[in-house]
Amino acid sequence: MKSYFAPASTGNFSVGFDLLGAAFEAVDGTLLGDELQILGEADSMSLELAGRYVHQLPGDSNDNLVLTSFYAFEQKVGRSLPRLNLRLVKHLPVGSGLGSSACSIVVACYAFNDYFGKPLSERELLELTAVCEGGVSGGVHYDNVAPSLHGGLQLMLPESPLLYRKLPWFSHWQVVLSYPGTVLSTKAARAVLPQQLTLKHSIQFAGTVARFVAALYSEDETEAFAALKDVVAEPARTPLIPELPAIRAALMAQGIGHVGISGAGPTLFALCSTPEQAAFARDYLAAHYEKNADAMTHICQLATTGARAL
Ligand SMILES: Nc1ncnc2c1ncn2[C@@H]1O[C@H](COP(=O)(O)OP(=O)(O)OP(=O)(O)O)[C@@H](O)[C@H]1O
Ligand SMILES: N[C@@H](CCO)C(=O)O
Repeated sequence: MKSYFAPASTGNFSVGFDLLGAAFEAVDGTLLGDELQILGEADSMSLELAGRYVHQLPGDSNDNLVLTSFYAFEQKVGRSLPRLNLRLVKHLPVGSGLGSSACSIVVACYAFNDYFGKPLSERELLELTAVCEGGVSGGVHYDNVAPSLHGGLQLMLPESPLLYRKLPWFSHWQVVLSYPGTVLSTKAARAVLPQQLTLKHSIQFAGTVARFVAALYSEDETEAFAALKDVVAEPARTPLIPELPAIRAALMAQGIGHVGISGAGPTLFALCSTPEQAAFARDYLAAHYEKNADAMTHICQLATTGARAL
């Protein structure tokens, strides 16, 4: 048996709609990501399901992204591949803003590529995961698949042959991720977005993302926090997450640098400079944002490694 893992990710990172994304791991060792096991070869494909969030997956395994990713992988490779017995351990909630669909797609495509002797280049693998993700989320975007595949904080470069670049990160930063236990589909959260930005908004968007990236390279933490504003998605999505303004006010009153929507939501993230702030944010979010038994809140650090064999 071979086992593979890919980490959770926060798309947008507030300031970079569809252009920035970061992979995270829980500091207490809880597995925040999906695991795929290749149990062996068989006459036809089969998929067993397990894990905390297995009940949120489609009832029919044929609709599972792991299997659709297999057929997309086979098509991209361009030859018929042996069928596999697979087991997905679903540690990430679906429709959560934690890059759950991207995570399953990434762990699956990474695993197939590794198992079959790397027929796809790194670039082809990333492109395949983005196309698979675009099929479920209502638009091709790389800001979950790139960090889940490669780890770190990633800036997408759609106009460049590089496709993405890993950005610097403050090593003392911790991020508290809080999932309330309710589902918000990425498709639905993309449907409310403005179809056009005014000139003023376009300049603001370019200005804030450039300011954030420049601050990271300049190691200027104050500037980095000041730049973290979402002028594209948050205004349209706040009605879907009405708790955000009050939670942000409460956490920022404690000196916490930023609170934003993780990906398309409903998960929120709090960016903290000290372990004390992170502990406060965790306790506050667990008490004020968790809504049911599916909810979870974790203190996280940047996951510097992405998809991998376990
Ligand atoms: N293995 C899988 N993991 C997650 N979603 C899956 C999987 N297989 C099928 N799906 C379906 O894909 C869709 C994923 O929805 P969506 O993209 O909104 O979730 P998400 O990835 O958690 O969101 P986000 O990108 O905001 O984190 C759902 O309809 C879900 O049923
Ligand atoms: N950039 C995507 C991320 C989805 O997790 C969005 O905000 O729709």
